Amino acid sequence: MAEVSAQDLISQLSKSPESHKRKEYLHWDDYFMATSLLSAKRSKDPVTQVGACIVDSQNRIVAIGYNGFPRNCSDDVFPWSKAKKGSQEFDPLEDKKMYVVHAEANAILNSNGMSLSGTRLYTTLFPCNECAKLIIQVGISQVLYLSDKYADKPTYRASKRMLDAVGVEYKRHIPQKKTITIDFDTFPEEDPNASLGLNELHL
Ligand SMILES: Nc1ccn([C@H]2C[C@H](O)[C@@H](COP(=O)(O)O)O2)c(=O)n1
Repeated sequence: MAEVSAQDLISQLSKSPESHKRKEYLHWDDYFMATSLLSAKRSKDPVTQVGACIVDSQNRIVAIGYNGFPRNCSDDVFPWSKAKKGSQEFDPLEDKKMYVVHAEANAILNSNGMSLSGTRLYTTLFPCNECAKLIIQVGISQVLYLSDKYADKPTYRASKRMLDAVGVEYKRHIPQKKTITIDFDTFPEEDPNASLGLNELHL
């Protein structure tokens, strides 16, 4: 068996993956957008699930939200459908847009009244005009979004008009990582001591 000098051992150890900074860590913008995407998973909207996350200048998440009905307005009672104009059974009161609180508005409301001045908002869908009003009023200074699928609609054009007028920056987030997998099975199910019965020992 070849002998390994102490010096060799030290240099080998210093080359092991555990001795270096991990390279696959999430960058801030991906991290916050992924947080918004995770939040969107809470939405009951069958068509579009939106998530939003507000972050302060020190990269601390100060609030998150997703689109849903106001508290205590039951998801099983209020409509998740869109009323079709022109159809015989058209009933504007049976349209989700009358009731849904948008993800961005929920995130702002979830901040519990703390100052949002100078914060960044990460949202999976570009904010509408109503949310743009709130964004401006609370002093959010930057909006990062993933999708702008309704860009041609007047409400989204009005939103950009307001954001442009007051200098709130907005930009599409281009993820550095294509996929982020969350697999609960990759984590140990239980405390390793449990299998040894050590948890039952009261020493
Ligand atoms: N920036 C946005 C835009 C829309 N939402 C919500 C409102 C609805 O629940 C849903 C859009 O439904 P669709 O018209 O695609 O059937 O997304 C939001 O939270 N934030």
